Amino acid sequence: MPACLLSARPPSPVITCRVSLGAVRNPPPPAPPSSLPLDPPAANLPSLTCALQCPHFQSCSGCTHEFNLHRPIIVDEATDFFKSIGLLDFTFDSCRLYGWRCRAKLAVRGTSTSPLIGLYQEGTHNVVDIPHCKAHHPRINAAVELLRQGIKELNVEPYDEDDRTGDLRYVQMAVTTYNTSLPASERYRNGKVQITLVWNSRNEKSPNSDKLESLAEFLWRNGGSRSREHYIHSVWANFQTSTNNVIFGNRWRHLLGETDFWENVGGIDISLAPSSFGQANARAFDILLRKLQKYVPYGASVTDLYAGAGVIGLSLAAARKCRSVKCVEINKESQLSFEKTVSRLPKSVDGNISWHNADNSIEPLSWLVGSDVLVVDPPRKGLDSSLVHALQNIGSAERKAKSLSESSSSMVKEEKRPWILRAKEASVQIGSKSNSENQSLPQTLIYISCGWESFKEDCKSLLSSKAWHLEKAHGFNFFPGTQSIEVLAVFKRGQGLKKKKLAKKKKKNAF
Ligand SMILES: C[S@@+](CC[C@H](N)C(=O)[O-])C[C@H]1O[C@@H](n2cnc3c(N)ncnc32)[C@H](O)[C@@H]1O
Repeated sequence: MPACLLSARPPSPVITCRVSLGAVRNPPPPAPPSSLPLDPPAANLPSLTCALQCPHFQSCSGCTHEFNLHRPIIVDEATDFFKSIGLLDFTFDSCRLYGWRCRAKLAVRGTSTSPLIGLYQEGTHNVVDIPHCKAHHPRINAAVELLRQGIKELNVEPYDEDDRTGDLRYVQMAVTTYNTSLPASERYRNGKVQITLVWNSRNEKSPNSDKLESLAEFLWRNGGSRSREHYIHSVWANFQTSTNNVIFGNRWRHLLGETDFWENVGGIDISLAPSSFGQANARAFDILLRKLQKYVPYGASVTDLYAGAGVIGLSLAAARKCRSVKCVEINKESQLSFEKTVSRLPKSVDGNISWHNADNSIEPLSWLVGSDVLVVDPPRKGLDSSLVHALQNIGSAERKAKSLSESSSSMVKEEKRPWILRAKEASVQIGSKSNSENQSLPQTLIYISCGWESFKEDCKSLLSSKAWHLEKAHGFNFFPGTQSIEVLAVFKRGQGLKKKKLAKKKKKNAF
């Protein structure tokens, strides 16, 4: 994953501003906060009560907007865009406004006596400390302070990008808010943090690995299961020596604490290893999933592209009793999380479920054969152009596939059919194999987007092909303090009744 993810804003002039934490030497380990900042009541939110009021706003690149957190300005633009293409009922759900970020990747720079743990300043590689970040779940802030203390006490050297020296390059903090031994109302604020230390060495046998072990033990001693306040879930290491901007290397090691990290979203328990993609705003994602489920008919066959650990597909398998769910993901590290999540699905889920480690931009149609519903959740840059092209031409592809199967039946060699070749790629199959003789292609496309600009382009491309029309669109406040929203858009095949009626009317008026 590119390091530029650590900076949320486009480049702009450098303002040097580093928040210093004061020069207190070895104070006692910080106690985690016991309460979250309160969100204002959801109804009638006046803009000032929805102000960020964060001391890091000027210097940190994470948030771009201080006011009206409950309704980013981009919602107006989105409403206008959807109106312009004939959709008048775009809705927007606001969720938790503070302490919403349950996943953060932070750079570690500075020196062992004065470490900086935070995000890059806009357009630079200067790291800004953000100890009082309002977006972070408070336990992320507490874990960052504990880490800072460990770095100082154990003389851990933060990474130096110019010299490529030092021990600790980045840290990933992920919070699980799912602890069934607590009443539901207390679970969120009592979340526990899975810490991944991105260590500047090839593996655990490198000369600086003693320090890694000591740092992990320090974190566990002060925040683990035997400490006064247990708020660290586990400590992991990732080994990275590359000179490029990629945050993680390929080698992951569990060091201390629990190995399994569970969360509950979309009605199912999901397992997330530190190496697999996880949504930053877990509660907002839950709201989105519950809305999404309503657009999938019971018993449908679903393909989930850009699937990560298959969270969307598996939540549909459980909620809509899907006949089959096929998940496709390029990151092989997500497979284990997928398998663990499957192990906790309710017994009533008995469809064919599979997860494939593949690049879905190569022969994308081959993944769609036999599915009623296609779900796509691409990275911020949007859909791969080969997939857009395939979706634009889905009608003719379907006709071709049907005529091919009618004319050939047993004559066609299996190997020539791409979906049969595909089944041989690295994959996990639960239940019996799906019926590869079903030649139909999806009638419904559900697009989940975290990149508004790329979504608009993809949406226009799909509509201009006349292969799809837009039926519904919803926005979600996934990233309060920024101008990003998550969009859930439901497309159906063909031009739609409204467009057809309009075309007929125009034709009639022409005579
Ligand atoms: C926004 S995440 C969504 C993950 C998942 N749907 C979830 O909500 O947990 C996008 C995912 O697409 C994957 N990805 C990116 N390009 C891909 C490609 N060409 N083929 C398959 N997966 C891809 C990334 O590795 C990442 O896991």
